[in-house]
Amino acid sequence: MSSHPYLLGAACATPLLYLAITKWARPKPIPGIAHYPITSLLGDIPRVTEDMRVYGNIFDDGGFYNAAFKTGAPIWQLFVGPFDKWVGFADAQEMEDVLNRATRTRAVDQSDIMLAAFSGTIPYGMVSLKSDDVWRKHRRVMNPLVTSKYLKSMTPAIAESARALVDLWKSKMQRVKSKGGTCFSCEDDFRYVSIDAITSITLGKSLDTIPHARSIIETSEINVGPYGGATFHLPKLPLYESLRYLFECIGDATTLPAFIAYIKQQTLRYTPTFRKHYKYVIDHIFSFVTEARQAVKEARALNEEYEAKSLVGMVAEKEGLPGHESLHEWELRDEILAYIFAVSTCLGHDTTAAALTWGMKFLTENPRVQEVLHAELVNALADSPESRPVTFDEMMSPETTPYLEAVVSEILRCAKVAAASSKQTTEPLELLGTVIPPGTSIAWCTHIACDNATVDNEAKLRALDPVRSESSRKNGLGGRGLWKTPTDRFEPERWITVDEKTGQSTFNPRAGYSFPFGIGLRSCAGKQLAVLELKIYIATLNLAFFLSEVPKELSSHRAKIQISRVPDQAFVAPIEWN
Ligand code: HEM
Repeated sequence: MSSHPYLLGAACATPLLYLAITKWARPKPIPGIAHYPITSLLGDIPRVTEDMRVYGNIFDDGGFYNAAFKTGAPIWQLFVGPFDKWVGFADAQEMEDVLNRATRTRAVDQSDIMLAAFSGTIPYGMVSLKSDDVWRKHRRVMNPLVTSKYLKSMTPAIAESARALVDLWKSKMQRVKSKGGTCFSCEDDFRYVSIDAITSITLGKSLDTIPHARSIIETSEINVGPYGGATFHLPKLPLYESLRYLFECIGDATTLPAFIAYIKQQTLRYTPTFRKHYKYVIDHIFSFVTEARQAVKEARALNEEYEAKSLVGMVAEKEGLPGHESLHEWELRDEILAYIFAVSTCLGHDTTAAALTWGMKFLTENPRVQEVLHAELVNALADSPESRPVTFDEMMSPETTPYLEAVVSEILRCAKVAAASSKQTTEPLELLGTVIPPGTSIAWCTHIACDNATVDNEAKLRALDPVRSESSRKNGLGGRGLWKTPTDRFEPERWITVDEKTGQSTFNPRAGYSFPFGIGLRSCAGKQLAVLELKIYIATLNLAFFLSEVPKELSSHRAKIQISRVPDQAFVAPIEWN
C-alpha cells in the first residue's frame, strides 16, 4: 500500500524525464540558419540515408541538400544525430572571397573530420594537418613537384602510360567483339593508368599495371552482360591490391562524425591485415627513397649534377643542402603515400581517375565535341600525333589547343569529383550576415554554388549584395561571368570566346564559376599536375578513338562517393577513327 505514491510518482515522472532528455539531446540549431524541421534525435540522418540509397551520395540534383539550397538560402544546416551538426554553404562569390581570406588568417582551418578520416593511414600528410608551421613546411618542400621544370620532366612517363592505355583498349575491344559484346567497363582502367603515372612521378618507376593488364588480357575472365556491356576480371598486382586496401580503409570516414571516424581509423590501423598491406607499401616506397638518396650521394661524390625526375629524387636532391628544409622520415612517408593514393575529397590518383571516368561518359554522349576536339588536335599537333606520345609543350599551349583546355575544364566542372570541401571555423565567422560560431564544421558546397552562379539566378544573387562582405562587394564576380547556358549541360563552348572580327577562338579560364580544386590556402596542391594529366589522357585517347554510343541501360549518371565522386556505371565503346 505504502509504495503506491512512489509508483504513481515514478509513472508520472518517467514520461516527463523522457521528454526532458529528448528535448535536451535534440540537435540544437544555430540561430538564423535554415534547416529542415527537427523531429527526432537523429536529426537529418534519415534524409542522408535515403539520399545515399537513391542517389549514392548527398550532393546530387534531386538530393535533399541540393533541394535545400534551391528552395531556400545559400546557408543551410544539417544535423547528424543529436550532437554533430554541419553548416552547408553554396554561394560562389562569397565563398571565393571568404575562403581566400579566412584560410590565410586561419579563421577557417582544416576540419577535425578530415584529420580524423586520415588519422589511420597518413597522420602526418599535409591533408591531415591544421594550417600551422609544420603544414607550411610540407607545402614548401612538396611544391616544386608542380613547377614547370618537374612537370616537363614527368610528361614523357605520363604520355607513355596514356599510349599503353590505347593499346590495352584496342586489345579489350577485340576480345569484347569476339564475345558478342559492344562495350566494356573502363572504371579500373583509369585507376590503373593514373596509378602508373603517379608511381612514375613520385617514385621514378611506374607500377606498370596497364602493361600487366595488357599481358593477360587475352586469357583473362570476361563477362558480357545482357546489354552487351563487358567486364574484365583481371588479377591485380600485389602492390596495387595493398594500395587499394589502404585507400579503401579511409572509405566513408570523411562523411562520419569526427570522433567515430577517429575510433574507426585507429581500430583499423592495428588490425593484422592493415599492418600487412601498410608494411608492404611502405617498404616499397622506402626502397626508392634509399635508391634516390644513394644516387644523390654518388653524384655529389663525383661532383656531378643530379637530375631529379621524381618526387623522391626531388626531395633527396635537396636534403642536407644549406637553406633547404627536410621532412622527417614519417612525414616524407605520409606525403608520398598521400600523393600515391590520392586522398581527401581530393589528391592524386583516385580523383584523376574519377574525373577521367566521368570524362569518357560526357564525351560518349557528345559525339560532336569529340569531332571538334579531334580536328583541333590533328591540326594543331604536327608529326602524326596519333602514333607518338604527346609532349609537354603541346599540352601547355592554350593558344593552339583552346578546345582541349575547354573540354578538360568542362569535364572537371561537370564531374564534381570533390563535391564539397570540409573546413572548420576557429573564430566567429560572418557569412552573408549570419555569424557562424567557432568550432563549426562547414561543407563548402563548391559545385552546388557554381551550378547556381547563372544569369538566370542573377536577381537572386544580387539580392544578397547588401549582406555580402565589404571585399566581396568591392570585387564583385572578380572578372568572371555568370553561366549563360544551363549548368547541367556538358558544353565545352562555354569556356571559349570567339573574336567576332577574326573568328579566332580563345580559351577563357574565367568564363564562369568552377572550383574543382577548392579555394584558398588549402586548395589542391597537385592542381597543375592533375590538369596536365587530364590533358594528356584526353588528347591521347581522342587522337586514337571515337567513343561510340553505349546502350542507355549502361549509361546511368548515378554517382557513388568513394572519397571522390565516381560514376556507378562507366562503359565505353572505343572505335578507331577512319
Ligand atoms: C582531378 C584531379 C584532382 C582534383 C579534382 C583535386 C581536388 C582537390 C580538392 C577539392 C582538394 C581540397 C581543397 C580544399 O579542401 O579546399 C584537394 C587537396 C589536395 N590535393 Fe588535389 N585534386 C586532384 C588531383 C591531385 C593530384 C594529382 C595531387 C598530387 C599528386 C593532389 C594533391 C592534393 C593535396 C596534397 C591536397 C591537400 C592540400 C592541403 O591539405 O593543404 N591532388 N584536391
